[in-house]
Amino acid sequence: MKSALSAFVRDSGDQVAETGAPTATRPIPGPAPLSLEALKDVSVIFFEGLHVAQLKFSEKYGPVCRFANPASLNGATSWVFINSPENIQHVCATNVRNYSRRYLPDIYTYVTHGKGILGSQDEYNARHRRLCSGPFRNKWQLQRFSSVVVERSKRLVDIFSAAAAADPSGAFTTDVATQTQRLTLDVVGLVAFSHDFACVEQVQRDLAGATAGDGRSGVLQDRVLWAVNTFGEVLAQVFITPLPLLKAMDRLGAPHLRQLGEAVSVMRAAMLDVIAERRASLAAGGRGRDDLLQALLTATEDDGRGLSDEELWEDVHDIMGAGHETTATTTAALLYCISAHPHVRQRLEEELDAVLADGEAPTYESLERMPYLQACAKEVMRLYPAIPVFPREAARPDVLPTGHGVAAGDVVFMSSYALGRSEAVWGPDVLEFDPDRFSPEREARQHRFQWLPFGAGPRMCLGASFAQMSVALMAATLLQRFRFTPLAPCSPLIPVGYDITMNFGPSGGLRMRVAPRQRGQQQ
Ligand code: HEM
Repeated sequence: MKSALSAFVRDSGDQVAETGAPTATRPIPGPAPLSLEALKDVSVIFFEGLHVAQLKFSEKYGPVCRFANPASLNGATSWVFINSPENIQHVCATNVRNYSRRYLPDIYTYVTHGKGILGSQDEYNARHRRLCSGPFRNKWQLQRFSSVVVERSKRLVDIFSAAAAADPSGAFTTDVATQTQRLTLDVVGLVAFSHDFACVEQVQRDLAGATAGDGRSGVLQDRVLWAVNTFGEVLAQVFITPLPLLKAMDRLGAPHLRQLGEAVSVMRAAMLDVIAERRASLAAGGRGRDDLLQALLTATEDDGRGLSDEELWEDVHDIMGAGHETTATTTAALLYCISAHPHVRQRLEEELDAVLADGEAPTYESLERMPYLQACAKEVMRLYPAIPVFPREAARPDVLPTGHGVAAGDVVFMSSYALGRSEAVWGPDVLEFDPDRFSPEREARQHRFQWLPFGAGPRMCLGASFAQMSVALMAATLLQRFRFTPLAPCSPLIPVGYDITMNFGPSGGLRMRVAPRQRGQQQ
């Protein structure tokens, strides 16, 4: 039977099939090593980001281009940028064995010691994925998690309703990106280890003009919250800085490595306490919880091996890190795009009102009856994928379907952002927000590897189904009760930037006016 989310997730994951590679070889275009052209091109990466660079490179050189790396920086022979569904299919599915390793920045390997899900490779990664992905694929577990998402979203609705009622105009203005961050951190804490960060409560204080604490109190909730935020912020600042430079900066007093170390030890200590408590409770015959930690504590492989405490905290931490900002920014972008396109909003409100009775909350099952909402979410992720690039390392020489040769040691960059904004793939109206691109008929004509906000292959996002369900449920719960209006001037495209995940530029948010809406309300 098709699950409620089967319409969301495309079959681009975990395939390991090897077929004969094409033999014809063409040189890959790109600037001459150390030339002025190469310098100009590479400066785009530094000034505009890897995601924009990849799009510009594909417009300039075509679907494949190569940058030689004469100094073999980070051990790579060359950087190869590919931007066509056919070549991506080759790398992520057809000849995936040659590209099974994710290329990781120095700092990430340094901080994770090659452990956890995100920072590991090969068998270690495969084993941890096997154990951790279960709860995010299992329908029963997803249904349980969906109640957490809706319960938290309804709490946010209550706080928004109170803020609107308290304002003489009947509406209020807020940074929706910050509020969705709080919502998803609560959800991910509850789903991962039944821990309530109660960040949504901060929304109430925020709208009443109170400031947040610095999070350094002794309370577990505050310590972990401080550590999660510090870890993400500092890592983002130094993500592409080579490690030797960072170590030299550290000796000169730069705070990054020290702050990262402090955040990791706070998270580790807090999580190890939670794990010890949970093991003790289980040993004493306690009932246990329906969360990821519980699933991992009891999960074993065929050989009876389970995860050690160290492995457990690293995996739970990675899932929280990978899951919270990504889901939050996607939801905020979705609310913005829907609100900036009144005809889309009208259709979506009609769908919500037709599927949900007055006061009825959306559920895992009811999402299946909201194809337009699903199409809107997909269209947002085409234009604004929360993680824009997914790189792999080539183990051996290979030939891409376009006939271009890849060398052993090349880093192959694929980008959901560049792919989603490729005119060659989506047509001349590529920058228009048009959810009808994902109508069943039009979607059926698309290449399986042309919409990849969750990456593809054995390192594909393991929370993809959960993430899509969460984004849709949060948006449905909020849009059922409110109309969001972007503040003028409202640009059709959101200016996004990326550190590790998407952000909304220097202004740091997506400010919108929030007003209660009635069922059946016209534009
Ligand atoms: C809209 C939200 C999300 C987006 C757009 C997203 C996207 C991605 C992408 C692009 C990758 C890299 C894939 C690749 O290299 O092929 C990734 C990895 C990952 N994601 Fe997500 N993600 C989201 C939410 C989540 C959630 C909610 C969770 C957990 C519940 C999660 C857990 C992970 C993990 C653990 C990895 C690392 C997998 C590995 O290294 O093997 N993600 N995600």
